[in-house]
Amino acid sequence: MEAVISFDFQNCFIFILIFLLTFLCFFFFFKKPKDSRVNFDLPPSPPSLPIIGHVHLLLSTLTHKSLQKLSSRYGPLLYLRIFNVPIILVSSASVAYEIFRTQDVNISSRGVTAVDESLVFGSSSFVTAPYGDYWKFMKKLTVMKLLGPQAQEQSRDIRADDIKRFCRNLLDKARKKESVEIGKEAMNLMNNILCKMSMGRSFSEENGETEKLRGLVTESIGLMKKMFLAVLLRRQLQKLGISLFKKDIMGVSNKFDVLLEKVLVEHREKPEKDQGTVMLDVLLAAYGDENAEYKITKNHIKAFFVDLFIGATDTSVQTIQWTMAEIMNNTHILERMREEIDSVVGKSRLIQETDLPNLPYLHAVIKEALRLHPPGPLLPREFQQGCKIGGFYIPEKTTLLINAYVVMRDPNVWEDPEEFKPERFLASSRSGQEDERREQALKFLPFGSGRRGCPGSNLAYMIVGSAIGMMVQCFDWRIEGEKVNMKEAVKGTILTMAHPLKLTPVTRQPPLTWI
Ligand code: HEM
Repeated sequence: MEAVISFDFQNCFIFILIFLLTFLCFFFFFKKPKDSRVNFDLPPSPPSLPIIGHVHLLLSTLTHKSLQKLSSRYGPLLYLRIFNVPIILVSSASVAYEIFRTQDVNISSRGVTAVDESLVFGSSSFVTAPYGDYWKFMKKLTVMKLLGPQAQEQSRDIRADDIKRFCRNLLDKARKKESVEIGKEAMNLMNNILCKMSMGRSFSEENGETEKLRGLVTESIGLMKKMFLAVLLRRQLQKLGISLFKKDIMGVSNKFDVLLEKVLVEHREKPEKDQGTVMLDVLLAAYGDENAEYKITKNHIKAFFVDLFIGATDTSVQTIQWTMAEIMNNTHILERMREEIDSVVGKSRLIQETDLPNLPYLHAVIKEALRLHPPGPLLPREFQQGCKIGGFYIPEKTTLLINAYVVMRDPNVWEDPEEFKPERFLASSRSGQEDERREQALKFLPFGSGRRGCPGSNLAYMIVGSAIGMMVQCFDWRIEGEKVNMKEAVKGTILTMAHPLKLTPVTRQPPLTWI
């Protein structure tokens, strides 16, 4: 008898538990968001799967392409849902234009973070900081000092030295008739430049520091999709005490912390004469300034370096790789670039950053590569307040996803959008019309747009411009096969080449005796 009672009690307990769990799941995941009950028209929503909604689309390998298919079928402004979490998907230049023009402040936050205490896009990060006092302070510091004109001038020699080193390395490969993986070479270049510009040092190859840093950046980028999902579901899961992917995220964050703590200690031990010019000095001065508008912490400094390495390296590396790939597939473009460089720079010295303003065609080629292959194809933001877009109502706290990849191939604003035509950027800059330039900026989104747009675009153009300029000026290039395979892949959230670009450099005549 006792056994029967205890059996019934067990069943009853399990039943109550299942009931409670079902109720909680319904409440947190399937209940419609509050605002959708208001009598406003939400944007159209394409068919979705029961319970999970459109989550399968976001988890697909080439998310920007899956979303492109969806928008070409159902329209440029869509209402998607991940369980019951709403997302607004924007896929045309005109809707993106309307949003950036009318809602810039309203969309100047990226939503909650995946894990607050993480150095990787946690609450100390500049990239994920909400639009508020900390972000405003860091933005000012970034634009005026860290990446400002004076800082760029002071760090010019660092970049020139590393471009020369890159060139010598290619010369060595050319002599040995060896091929190079462009992405790997560009990654070394970017890592060296960023380490020296930000910390005044390079990491040592011998004790494996460089490898460790590279590995951490790759690991973080690999985590981006998981982090995006964790961010989307955070408000719901938090109520259940669940923090999605916390272990993975904190694992990388802790490794960054160890590496950066060592950098801070070693920097403090440097003689005073070697301090004062790099980004770390500027950040330490702000940290020690009692009267600063915002009091930053050591964690803010570490998180800023993590932002910098994740935000600046792979994006620039992929731009170098895609640009070279397009040049290899369009030999007439290579010839025109060479003519321009040879006439402006000549054949007796290496191209320099100061030549770049006189090389508009080189600039146009890089812009065209960024248009067709934006390293960050999807731009995530969050609507802070409810608003109206395209006649539809957007509820507050809705995630915004702008498919920059599709906006930059929108046939309504780009002529022959699928073709690689750098000239399109020459025509518009020559017209010099301020309005046209502004409109151009709003449909050309590789660096995002508005106040949360990329503050590193000028630096990126300088590094990518010098690297591509040097490769075109100094070498002929051989590819395996007829054409470069332009198939896409996505690493984390970064758009990359499915088949990494491998080329063999051949020294151009006359020999580069001046390197
Ligand atoms: C070709 C290279 C690069 C590309 C394609 C790129 C692209 C982007 C994009 C798409 C965003 C988001 C913009 C938005 O939401 O509107 C961004 C943000 C950012 N980028 Fe870049 N970036 C590049 C290079 C750099 C460099 C060299 C740096 C710094 C040295 C940098 C630092 C940042 C920072 C700090 C943010 C966050 C800004 C904020 O949230 O206010 N990026 N970048």
